[in-house]
Amino acid sequence: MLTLNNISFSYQKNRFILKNISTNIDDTKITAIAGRNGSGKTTLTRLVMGLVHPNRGSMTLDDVDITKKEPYEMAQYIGYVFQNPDQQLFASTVFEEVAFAPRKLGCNEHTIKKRVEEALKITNLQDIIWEMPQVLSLGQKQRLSIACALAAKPKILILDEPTSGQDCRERTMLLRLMRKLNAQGLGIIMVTHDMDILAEHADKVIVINQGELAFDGTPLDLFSQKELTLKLGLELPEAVCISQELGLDICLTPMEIYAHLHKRG
Ligand SMILES: Nc1ncnc2c1ncn2[C@@H]1O[C@H](COP(=O)(O)OP(=O)(O)OP(=O)(O)O)[C@@H](O)[C@H]1O
Repeated sequence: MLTLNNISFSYQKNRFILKNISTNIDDTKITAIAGRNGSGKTTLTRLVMGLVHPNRGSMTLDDVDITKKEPYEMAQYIGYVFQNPDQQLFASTVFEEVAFAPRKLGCNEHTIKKRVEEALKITNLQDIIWEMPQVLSLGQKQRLSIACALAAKPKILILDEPTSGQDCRERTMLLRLMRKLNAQGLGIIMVTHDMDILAEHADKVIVINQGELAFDGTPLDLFSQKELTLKLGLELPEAVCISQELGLDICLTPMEIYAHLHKRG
């Protein structure tokens, strides 16, 4: 369990970007962080990664205090995949890119090779092990960034806008990968503006509004409160709108709509 206790943070003196955030994030589930542009979502994930430290409050992961931990210490607990993968790819081959974290963690060559092969297999990149990361497609780069994070064997993976800019095929592949990793026990935290993805895949949603925790619950709880959803700058997912138009109970996915209609006959 990742626990945030009353976290406040400012980049500049007296301008708090995050204010008194308290929440529990189950590291076996998929948690989405949503909110308007500039509300503080990425900053929250940067705090969890140790890239910045809170001015007030504390954070624990499985009861270990991680409030002051540095990024290199956090890498073995939490993997981070940037919105723009070019920000984190710099090696000359895919192999070397994925080997970076286990090498930094002091693994021997046999373990490094094993971890690289495992991470590339699950992300379906095993056939391009000797390619240059810079020449890959956006979707491949995104999956390579995930492979890099996985090679450090984290408990939780943070994905910042994982599907932005991707075509339909890559998007589907990435979401399937996310579900597969979660089913294998990896906790997922995703920052997303895509309410359809959030509705379909998240177990829990945290909404940040002007640096404050404005909602903490399930997607169904959130989207059942239409006024609140819109007030927080979020759109209603397609499936929610369609189910309302059809006079059904709120559905979060097209499959749920289909099941309700089938039941109704
Ligand atoms: N390095 C920084 N120095 C100063 N202010 C920053 C820095 N990074 C972000 N901010 C400010 O902090 C606030 C929150 O930014 P953050 O990137 O966390 O928001 P966000 O919710 O992730 O936004 P988006 O959805 O646009 O990615 C914004 O006002 C932003 O300008």
